Amino acid sequence: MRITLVSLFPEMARAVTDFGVTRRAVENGLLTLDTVNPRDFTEDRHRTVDDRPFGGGPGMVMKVAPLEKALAAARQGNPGARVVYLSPQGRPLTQARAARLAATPGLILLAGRYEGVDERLIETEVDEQVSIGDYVLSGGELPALVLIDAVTRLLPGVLGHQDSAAQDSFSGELENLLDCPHYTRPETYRDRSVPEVLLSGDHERIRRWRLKQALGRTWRWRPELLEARKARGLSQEESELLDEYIREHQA
Ligand SMILES: CN1CCN(C(=O)c2nonc2N)CC1
Repeated sequence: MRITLVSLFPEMARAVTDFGVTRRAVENGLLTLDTVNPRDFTEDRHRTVDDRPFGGGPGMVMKVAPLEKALAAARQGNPGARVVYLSPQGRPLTQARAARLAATPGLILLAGRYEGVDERLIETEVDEQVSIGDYVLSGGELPALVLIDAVTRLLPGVLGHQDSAAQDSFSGELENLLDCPHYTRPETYRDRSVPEVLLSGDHERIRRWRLKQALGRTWRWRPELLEARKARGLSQEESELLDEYIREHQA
């Protein structure tokens, strides 16, 4: 998959290309991440990309012309790509949305700075807006990097069988549930032992325990996610495991 990051700070892409799972995806040719800097498409000697907002008020607004030219260059290198603008006005990034974006042939991620980009650029060039949460950041680069990470993990071949995305929170059997607890050696740490079931070697018992923990933790800490999952219907097993957890943890 080819992703093009349009940003005034293209070096920030190193957070994806130089570390971990996403670095391996790039090395294995599963992900290509290009960058385009709107400042390279300015025509004045100050390489101006922003200007004061019409109507007054604080801050600056990114000018249309450099962005339009940068996006044209991005499209040339990533034909047919979907243009996504990272913004608090966007629809929330969810696992389902990441999966849908992972299925597109390519993405062009527009990372704004200052107060944002001229609305006319959004109207004429942007296919969809995505938000990573209801808070205000200094720019769209970190949201873009979050999106790239979430999408890349879902590309075929990126995750080995041992850390399959299907066992992540919000995926597969644990779809839209919080993750179960994880443990590794030593078996006892400061008198706290690993749950016996995880040492049993009984994979069916372990699967049920993990599903029960995921359901129960979602009930405790993100009830709205559980309600959404219930609306899609819990299996008989899931209902029984959740009831068991609630009985064990009711105050
Ligand atoms: C102009 N710039 C303002 C700050 N910004 C965000 O706060 C943001 N983006 O995606 N989710 C978010 N939250 C990106 C765009």
